[in-house]
Amino acid sequence: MRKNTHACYYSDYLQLDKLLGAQAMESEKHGHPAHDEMLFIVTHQAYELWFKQLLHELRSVMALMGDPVLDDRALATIVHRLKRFTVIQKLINEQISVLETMSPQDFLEFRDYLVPASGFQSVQFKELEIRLGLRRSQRTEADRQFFYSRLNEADRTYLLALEQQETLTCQLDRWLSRLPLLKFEGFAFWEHYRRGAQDMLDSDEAIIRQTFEGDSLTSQLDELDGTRARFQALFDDSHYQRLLAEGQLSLSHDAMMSALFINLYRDEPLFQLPFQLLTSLMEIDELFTAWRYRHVLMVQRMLGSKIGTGGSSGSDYLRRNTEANRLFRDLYAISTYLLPKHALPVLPDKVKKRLGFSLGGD
Ligand code: HEM
Ligand SMILES: N[C@@H](CC(=O)c1ccccc1NC=O)C(=O)O
Repeated sequence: MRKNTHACYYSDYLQLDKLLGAQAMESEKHGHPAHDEMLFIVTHQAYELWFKQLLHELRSVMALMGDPVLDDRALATIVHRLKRFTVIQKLINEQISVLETMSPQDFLEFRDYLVPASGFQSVQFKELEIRLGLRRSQRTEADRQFFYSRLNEADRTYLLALEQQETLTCQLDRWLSRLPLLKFEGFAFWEHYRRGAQDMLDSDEAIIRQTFEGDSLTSQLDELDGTRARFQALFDDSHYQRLLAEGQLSLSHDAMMSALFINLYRDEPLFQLPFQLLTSLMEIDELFTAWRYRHVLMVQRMLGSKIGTGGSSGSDYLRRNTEANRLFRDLYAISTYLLPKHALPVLPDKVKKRLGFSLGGD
């Protein structure tokens, strides 16, 4: 590091003149200052600053994930930064409580001045969605329309270009697909696993038959058939491809099998970091979804069934987006395919050795 030659001063370093001079209240401009508009502006600005930090972490993670040979040190950095990402998410989810100290009536003191601005013009929020892997085809019709009609030309062009770039979900798929986990010479892992799965489903069926009768029995057995079919897709590529085409899954078949393998044998030393990576991504999705739900509840409290300043139906629109805009759905699907540890095929010593560390020597 080069020696510091000029005295660094707190407010210059943080450019506080710009930061603290950027709270211009619309209500004041209109000659009717509304006390709570300051809270509204500061809360949104704090969100945008944290979005900036989240994007900083995400871009750096994606620069590392894009490497065709990802070594364990890079993986450790990725996991560390994604962990930080989730801690920030928890913090900003809690910020909603602060804004909720504004009463719905006090909001009305300045709300009309904001039309037609709205949160869906937050480019950083959309950028996070897109980079993480939210596809345009997945968005609700209304979300898709507003995306194009409510943004200015520069923002729209920026986000459209971003949609053409690689996403974290694509990178995850490529990384999982190239892991050499599925090829063990002389060890038919998936054959063993398939038998284990069969035994588990047969045992589930026996329990259902013992416990239920009549219509309940029929509907429980139907549900179980659905689960059997989902297992079938794991072993039958054309079935799997059909689910992909229908949009029920988005991870490629190889990637799904690797992710499953990591989850099944997450105690193996070599899988510690890959397992943490998959877990962090699920947590990111959960925390995003939790924010969306909190936001919907706040919107209901503030607006009842009024339409939004941006022209959407308000809380109904946001509730629909909450379920549509899930990010790593397939990682949750893995839980369908988990078997208890005792039912798993025992890995041959040769494979176990490859998956272990040998700090204590061989
Ligand atoms: C009084 C508090 C708030 C109310 C009543 C509110 C209301 C709304 C409404 C009604 C929408 C739908 C678009 C529209 O028609 O206007 C929306 C979208 C959105 N708001 Fe808020 N909002 C509030 C606070 C916040 C805060 C603090 C943030 C943080 C950045 C935020 C971020 C967003 C985002 C990102 C969207 C787009 C979501 C999507 O399209 O899926 N909102 N908000
Ligand atoms: N859409 C909100 C207004 C609102 O919350 C808002 C307005 C301008 C800039 C950001 C906003 N925050 C989130 O949507 C409403 O309909 O009341």
